[in-house]
Amino acid sequence: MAAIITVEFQNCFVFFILLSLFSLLCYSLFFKKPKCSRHHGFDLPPSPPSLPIIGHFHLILSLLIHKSFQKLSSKHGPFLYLRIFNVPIVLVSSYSIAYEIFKTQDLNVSSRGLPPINESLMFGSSTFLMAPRGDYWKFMKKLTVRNLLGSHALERSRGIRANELERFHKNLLGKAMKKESADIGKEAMKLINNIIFKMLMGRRSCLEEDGDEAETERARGLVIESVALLKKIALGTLLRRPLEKLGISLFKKDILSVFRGFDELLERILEEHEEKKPNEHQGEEDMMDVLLEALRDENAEYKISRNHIKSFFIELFIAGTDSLRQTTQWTMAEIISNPNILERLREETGSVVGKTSMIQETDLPNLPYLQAVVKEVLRLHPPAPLFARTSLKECKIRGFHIPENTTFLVNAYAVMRDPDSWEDPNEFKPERFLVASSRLEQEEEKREQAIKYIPFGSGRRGCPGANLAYVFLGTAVGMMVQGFEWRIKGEEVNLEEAAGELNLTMAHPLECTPVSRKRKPFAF
Ligand code: HEM
Repeated sequence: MAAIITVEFQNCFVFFILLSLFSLLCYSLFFKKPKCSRHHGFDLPPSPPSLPIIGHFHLILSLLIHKSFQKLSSKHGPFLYLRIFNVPIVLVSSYSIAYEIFKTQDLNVSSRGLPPINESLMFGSSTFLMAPRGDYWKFMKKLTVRNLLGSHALERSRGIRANELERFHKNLLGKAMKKESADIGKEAMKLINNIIFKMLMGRRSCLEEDGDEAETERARGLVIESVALLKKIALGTLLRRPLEKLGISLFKKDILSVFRGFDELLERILEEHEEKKPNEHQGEEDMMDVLLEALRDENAEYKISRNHIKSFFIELFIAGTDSLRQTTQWTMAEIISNPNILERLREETGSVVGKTSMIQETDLPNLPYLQAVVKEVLRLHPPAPLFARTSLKECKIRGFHIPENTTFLVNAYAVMRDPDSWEDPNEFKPERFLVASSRLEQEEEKREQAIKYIPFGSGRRGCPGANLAYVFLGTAVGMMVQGFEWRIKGEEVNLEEAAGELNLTMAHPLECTPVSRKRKPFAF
């Protein structure tokens, strides 16, 4: 059996660059216009010119992949067949094709392919995020909706988020008094981390309440390290099949080192929970209690393991934290750059919430403009600009043949800036999300948006955290707008995107100084 070779990022990167240069050389010497690609006699979707050996690999080395892919599709079409070495990928960049895939092939594309490394707790064999749509995924999805992210579960955990928002507000007031600047992304990350920790593990396990700030920081550090690994994880996932045959395991060392840190932390928290006496749970069961109960239950629909619980927690942290950190930052950046929008938001919150109370989740349905601003930010700056699915079996889309095990890469960034479906697609215009007047128009608009608005993906594997994301963003942004003026350094906010990240990140973190707008503190 071939020995497993662990490849580190630097070595791997140099190797790929050399291979790309070699391929470019071959390309310039021998390249002929490709014929329309075929697979077992069937037509594949159109394919842009590729390089020998590596195929279209050089395209994913781009520093802003979603933008390079957007350019590629405006030149060659919205439905493209790419090949990374011998791994087939179908790139989808228009809403009508994305809609057709999720409508006619949702079951077939309800998996994400093999996770990069089995041994890791993070995206390994006990993964939830990358689990095939089988019994384990269905069991966990049901528990997640019922106990954590569904609308009833969110109503039950409202108090947790209100307390954390109050602490967040006090923290900003402290900064305002000291005339200290705040890194909006970092502050938002603390808030969402504390909220997710408490929703998952309950008050008693919240490390900050135990006075253990160092451990909270450690958890936050691990999330940051994991997010930095996402590009490697994506590459490892894509290339797992061909490289496994050669005994190569990409980025194993990096991934395992972060996972060990999480493992230690979660094992300690799990033990703490297990030591609790049964009557201590009553009335305030958290997600960890629910999962421990499932672990002990001999008759559970699915027999989960300790590693399943740990993987689930790690992946939820990663999925929830960075996306909300980035979106909060982009939202404040857009609001600060558009004084008219800021003014309109203040008028709306002032008339609905009043001047003395702080915004609450129950106010959100009465704040349509605030909701429209959040939606427009997610359209222009989706934190996950690309998401992937894998076909379980071969299928036909738009008359083209799609072989089994093909990765569908949906470019949500391109879909939501498609000039065929959005007017002035690159402009920040929250009004486009204000609900139309008549009921019929409302229904029509809802249907249309469900097709072309996909920051949370679509179908069965669509994001289960969307409701939490909307209430988090609505209240956090609402409070920052209501309670503070924001002073930036320099003339204007720089809205450039960071290069080399898989998530859509601001190149220059938003740093600004809060100035309190209130003489008296908010009433809670
Ligand atoms: C602005 C915030 C967020 C955005 C834009 C976002 C976006 C996404 C996207 C695009 C996907 C892939 C969907 C697909 O394949 O169709 C996804 C999956 C997922 N997200 Fe989110 N997400 C956000 C927040 C959250 C939060 C707060 C949580 C939970 C705490 C979360 C948990 C997950 C999970 C568990 C999955 C995998 C679902 C599955 O495979 O069944 N996300 N998210």
